[in-house]
Amino acid sequence: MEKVSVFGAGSWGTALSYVLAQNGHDLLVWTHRAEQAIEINQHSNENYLKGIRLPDGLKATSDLPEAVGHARIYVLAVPTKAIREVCVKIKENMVEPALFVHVSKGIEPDSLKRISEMIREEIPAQWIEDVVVLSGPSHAEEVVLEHPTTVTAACENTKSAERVQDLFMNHYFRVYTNKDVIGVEIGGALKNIIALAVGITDGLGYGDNAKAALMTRGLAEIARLGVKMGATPLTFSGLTGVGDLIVTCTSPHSRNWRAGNMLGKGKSLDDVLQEMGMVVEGIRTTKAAYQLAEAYNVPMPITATLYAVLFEGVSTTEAVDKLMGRMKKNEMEDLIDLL
Ligand SMILES: NC(=O)C1=CN([C@@H]2O[C@H](COP(=O)(O)OP(=O)(O)OC[C@H]3O[C@@H](n4cnc5c(N)ncnc54)[C@H](OP(=O)(O)O)[C@@H]3O)[C@@H](O)[C@H]2O)C=CC1
Ligand SMILES: O=C(CO)COP(=O)(O)O
Repeated sequence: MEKVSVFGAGSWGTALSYVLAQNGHDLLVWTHRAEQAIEINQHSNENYLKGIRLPDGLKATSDLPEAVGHARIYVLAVPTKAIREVCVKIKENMVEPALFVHVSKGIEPDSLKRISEMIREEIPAQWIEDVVVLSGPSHAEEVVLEHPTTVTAACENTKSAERVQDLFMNHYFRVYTNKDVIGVEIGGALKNIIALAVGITDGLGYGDNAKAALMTRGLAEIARLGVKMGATPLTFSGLTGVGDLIVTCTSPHSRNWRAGNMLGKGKSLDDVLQEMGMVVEGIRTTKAAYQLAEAYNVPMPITATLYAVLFEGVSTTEAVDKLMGRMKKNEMEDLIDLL
C-alpha cells in the first residue's frame, strides 16, 4: 500500500482515484473547490461522473498543503493549461522529493512544451524523484464501471514506470510500460485533434469512410511529427497511439469528438465550449501542433485545416473540400521517415 495524492478532481482525476482507492492505497484527492471536496467525501462527483458511488477509501480535500504533505507520489490530473499553476502551488509546499505521475493530454501553445517538460521546468530537479506519464485509451466513464481498460506508464527509467504500473494495475485496469516518453505524450495529445475532426465529419453527416480516412491519415501525420521530435515509430502503433486514436474518435464519451460533432452541426466554437463544461484539450493542442508542424517542417494537413476552422473562420464544409482537393500523392511518400 502506498500513500498517493491526486491533484484535480474532474472526470479523470476522480476515475483514477477510484482505481487507486480500490487498490487499497492511502489516497487523497485535491480539488480547488471546497464544495466539491465535501461532495466527494459523501461518495459522489455528479458533475463529472454521474450516478457513480465513489469508494469509501476515496477521500478529498481542498487544502493543497494537506494534499502535498499526504504523500510522496503525486498524480497530476488537471487540464494542460492548469499544469504550471498547480506545479507552482505544489512546489511551494514540498519538503521532500516526490514521484510525479501526469495523466494530461496536451501540448502548450507557443512554448511547444510537453507536460513532462512543463513539470520539470516548474519543479526544481531536487524535488523530482522522476516523472512518469500514464496514458492510453481510457474513458473515465468506463473505468468507473470497471470495464476492461489498458494504458501505458512511460518513463525513461523503467523502474519508475514499473512503480506506477504496480500502483494502478488491477483486474479491470491493465498497465503496460514503455520507455518512449515523447511518443506517448505526442500520441496522447495529438489524437484529440483528429477526434475533433472526426466529430466534425460525423456532425456534417458523413460516415465511416470519412472517419477511417481521418484516423488513418491523422495517425500518419502524428507519427511523422512525433518521429521528427525523437519518438520511437512503433509507439504510434501501440495503446497511446492508434489505441487512443480509436477510443477518442469513435466514442460519444469523448469531449473532443462531442465538441467536433457540435461544430459540424453548425454551432460556434464559443457556444460549444460553453455547453461542454469540461476540458476540450484538442482546441489548444491544435494551435500547438500547428506551430510544431512549422517548427519541425512537417506536413500536417489535417491539423492545419482544423486550425483554419477553429481560428481563421474557415467553414467546416470548406475544410472538407480543402482536404479532399489537395495535390495528388503517393500514400507512403511522407511515411518513409518512419522506417
Ligand atoms: N476524462 C477522461 O476520460 C480522460 C482525460 N484525460 C486527460 O486528463 C486531463 C484532465 O481531464 P479531465 O479530468 O477529463 O477534465 P475535466 O474537465 O473533467 O476536469 C478538470 C478538473 O481540473 C480542475 N481544474 C481546472 N483548472 C484548474 C486549476 N487551475 N487549478 C486546479 N484545478 C483545476 C477542474 O476544476 P473545475 O471543476 O473547477 O472546473 C476539474 O476538476 C486532460 O488533459 C485530459 O485530456 C486522460 C485520459 C482520460
Ligand atoms: O483521452 C481520452 C480517452 O483516452 C478522453 O478523451 P476526451 O478528452 O476527448 O474525452
